[in-house]
Amino acid sequence: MTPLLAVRGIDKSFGPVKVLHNVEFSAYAGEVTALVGDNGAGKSTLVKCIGGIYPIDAGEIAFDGKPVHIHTPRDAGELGIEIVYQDLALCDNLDIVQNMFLGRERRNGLLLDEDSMEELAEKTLSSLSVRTVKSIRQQVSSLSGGQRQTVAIAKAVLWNSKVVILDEPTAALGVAQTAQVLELVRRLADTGLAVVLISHNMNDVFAVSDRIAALYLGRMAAQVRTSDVTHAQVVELITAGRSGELGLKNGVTP
Ligand SMILES: Nc1ncnc2c1ncn2[C@@H]1O[C@H](COP(=O)(O)OP(=O)(O)OP(=O)(O)O)[C@@H](O)[C@H]1O
Repeated sequence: MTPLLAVRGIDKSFGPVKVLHNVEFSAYAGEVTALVGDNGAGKSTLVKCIGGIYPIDAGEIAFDGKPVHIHTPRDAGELGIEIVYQDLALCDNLDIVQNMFLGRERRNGLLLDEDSMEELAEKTLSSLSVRTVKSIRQQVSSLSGGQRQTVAIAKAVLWNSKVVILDEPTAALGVAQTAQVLELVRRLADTGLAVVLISHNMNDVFAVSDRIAALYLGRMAAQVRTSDVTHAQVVELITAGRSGELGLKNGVTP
């Protein structure tokens, strides 16, 4: 199967410090790929390279099998790559519709086309089976952490995105809200998107991912199918960069 997004041989340094070393990483349509690694392993840096925030020093990114050049977040957006960052970048003083269309408002002549934005926001939320918000005209400040995460994810998929990268979407959530967001993550993949889930939480990773990519000190230690590994092996990959029992071939389960 050709990956929708394939990163090959990426190097990235900040001044004299090399943070990513020859990193390979793939994400597949219809699947959740968990990107795991200890603090400072390079997960955010890799994602920011894919999202056009940091230029890469070497290597290439292929989208749908073709090499692409991503120099800005706009380039990434045009390909259909959306990143939902941990801070979510939602405006508290605006309502759900306003947040979902922020910076990309629909207009009808000089006026904002509120009806069509409302309709599309509603359609997107219901296509994701999001029923937790009372009204899409509710201010984001009145939403719970899980609902905010949901809105941020819906905002990312509103733009015909094909790859959605979620940075620790459950980090600040309680048990019930975590379950809700994980369900949404699964549904995104089931609709055909390639979903990348950055997570430190092994339970989340095993609950929802099809594949796991483990970064260790800026190198890709392994990319494996979730069904081929145990919690303990993944912890070993995260903390030691290898797992003796896996029998990996160039970091990939044969
Ligand atoms: N803008 C920057 N300038 C210099 N060094 C940076 C910069 N951004 C990240 N780094 C360094 O790169 C390394 C990888 O950081 P990164 O944030 O990508 O890791 P991470 O895996 O996302 O960690 P965490 O789980 O803590 O978010 C760290 O050593 C960090 O200090």
